[in-house]
Amino acid sequence: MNTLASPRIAFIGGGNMAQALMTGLQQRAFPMQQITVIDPDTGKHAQLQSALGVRTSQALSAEVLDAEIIVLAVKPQQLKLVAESLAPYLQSQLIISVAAGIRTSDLSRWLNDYKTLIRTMPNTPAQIQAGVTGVFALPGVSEVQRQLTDHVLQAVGDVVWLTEETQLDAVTAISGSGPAYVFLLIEALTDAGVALGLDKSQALQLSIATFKGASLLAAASSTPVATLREQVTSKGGTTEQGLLSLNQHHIHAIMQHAAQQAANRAKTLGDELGGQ
Ligand SMILES: NC(=O)C1=CN([C@@H]2O[C@H](COP(=O)(O)OP(=O)(O)OC[C@H]3O[C@@H](n4cnc5c(N)ncnc54)[C@H](OP(=O)(O)O)[C@@H]3O)[C@@H](O)[C@H]2O)C=CC1
Ligand SMILES: O=C(O)[C@@H]1CCC=N1
Repeated sequence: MNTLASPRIAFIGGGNMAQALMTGLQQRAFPMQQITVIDPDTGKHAQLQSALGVRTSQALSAEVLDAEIIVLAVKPQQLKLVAESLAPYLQSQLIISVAAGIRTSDLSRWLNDYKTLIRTMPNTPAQIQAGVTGVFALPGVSEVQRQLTDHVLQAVGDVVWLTEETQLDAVTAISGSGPAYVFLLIEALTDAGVALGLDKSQALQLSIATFKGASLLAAASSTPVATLREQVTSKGGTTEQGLLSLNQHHIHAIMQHAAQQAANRAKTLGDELGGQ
């Protein structure tokens, strides 16, 4: 089997983000029997096996960790313990962490100074191949391993390689957490539609279609986003009034503050958990 096309992957942690990545890979016809999920919660195993066609294991072992890639997909608070139990099994596997905040220097130390390490920040739209992942690699990662990572992550969306690890906290605040901001805005626009007399289902359909259409247009068009906004805003029309209200309520400051708070939390997670 071609290793670049279908590496063996071990996911440690089979929760939301791991499932989003695996669902995205499944949709791209990735050979799912190449994937093993290690998660102590055996209640999840049957569903992971039947829905995704992956193998499952309750615990780490040399057999399940005999893989080209090991993805660390546990919560940041669980990572130190997991990394320390993983360290004795490491030979040449590429470690990819998706954990928010945790720096490669700390993770590497917990892994007994292992340097074949990539830190990423994906997002859940990966499950429909519409994800975006920020990636930072340590110098110890080979060119072939970088290509392998790029290949796997490209299968579930866009990939942005970073030269500074600190940029990952910003990526976390923008695109890692970002889908939740967008879902909240969809909920808010839907509620506004209901307040104006629409059925909930109609308001939801209109809101989702609007976010989808505007995002697709912004992605497909070479026209600047600000110009696309102006093209909706007829002089003396309706949009002008809606935008006026959003600006009077400081929409830019609201988004900036939200992203800053998320980035601060990523840094705090790194400081507090990394110091262990
Ligand atoms: N959700 C998201 O949108 C994103 C999440 N991330 C990152 O992904 C990571 C996982 O987040 P998320 O998927 O949301 O969290 P979840 O809690 O959904 O998933 C974590 C999984 O790991 C399991 N787990 C706990 N301890 C161990 C262990 N010792 N060995 C193996 N598995 C274990 C948990 O089981 P149990 O529930 O029983 O504890 C759970 O199934 C985090 O570090 C987060 O920062 C990154 C980008 C986006
Ligand atoms: O909320 C979190 O901490 C994770 C990281 C980015 C998205 N979810």
